[in-house]
Amino acid sequence: MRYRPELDLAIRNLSLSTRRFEKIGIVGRTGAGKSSLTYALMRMVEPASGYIRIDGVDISTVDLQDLRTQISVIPQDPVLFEGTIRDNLDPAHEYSDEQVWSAIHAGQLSHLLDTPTEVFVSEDIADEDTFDDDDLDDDFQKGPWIEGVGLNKWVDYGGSNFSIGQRQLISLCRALLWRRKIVILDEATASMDAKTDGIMQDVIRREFEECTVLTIAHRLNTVMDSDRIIVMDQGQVVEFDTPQNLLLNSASHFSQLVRSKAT
Ligand SMILES: Nc1ncnc2c1ncn2[C@@H]1O[C@H](COP(=O)(O)OP(=O)(O)OP(=O)(O)O)[C@@H](O)[C@H]1O
Repeated sequence: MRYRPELDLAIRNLSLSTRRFEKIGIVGRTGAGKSSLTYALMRMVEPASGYIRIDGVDISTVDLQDLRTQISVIPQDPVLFEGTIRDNLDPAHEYSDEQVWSAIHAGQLSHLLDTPTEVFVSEDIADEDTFDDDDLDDDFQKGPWIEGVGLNKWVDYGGSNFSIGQRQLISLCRALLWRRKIVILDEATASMDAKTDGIMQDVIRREFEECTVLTIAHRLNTVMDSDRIIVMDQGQVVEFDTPQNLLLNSASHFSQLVRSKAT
């Protein structure tokens, strides 16, 4: 796989298959190709040659929309949109309030929704036909302020009223609600402290038991209890085995990574 015709391959000679519901950790130094692997899976970049299959079906033959509804990604820096928490978790309004709350509780997000965000709602602005730029100052003086809590907790543009760690939690809750068959965590807990990261790993293991989970992590503890670990180096998979087997071999790339993180 390459990003542009004139560039070198970002991933090469890759051949592996994962089992149903397997929990896979993906590690490797910066630029090794970990994220590129997930872009290929989402068909954000098409393979230069070869194929990727999900449940035996070559993904290049699958409608892009259908492909992406099989996969949830919890990215490193999730971007949220302006609206309520509910809108952010369930943009298509496909789920009941009960289901949304259940995902919020499973993702341990509820404590973030207790404190209200003050939201300005202007009656004139809400009615676009009568909205006039010149009225803006007046509107801001007149308009009522409402306080959003719970599902109505307000999310500012880009999610700027939440920290990156909190945005990752919201993104996790979204994935918990959607329950897609493949979940990709791309450094998803990187901005959380080690304790919260540990709690989140438990949530992920328990709640995504019936999903295939691919976890990209710099923090090796995050992937230590994966079923198997992919070690990438310069665009290639150099190791793919259980963490126990990789650690048994002190010369493995994985053991070297563990030693380099410990120093
Ligand atoms: N959008 C892009 N355009 C061109 N080259 C890219 C692009 N994204 C990544 N690359 C290149 O592809 C290679 C693999 O990058 P990738 O981001 O997949 O690595 P990574 O292991 O995820 O790194 P990191 O841990 O820093 O996120 C690198 O050489 C990188 O420079």
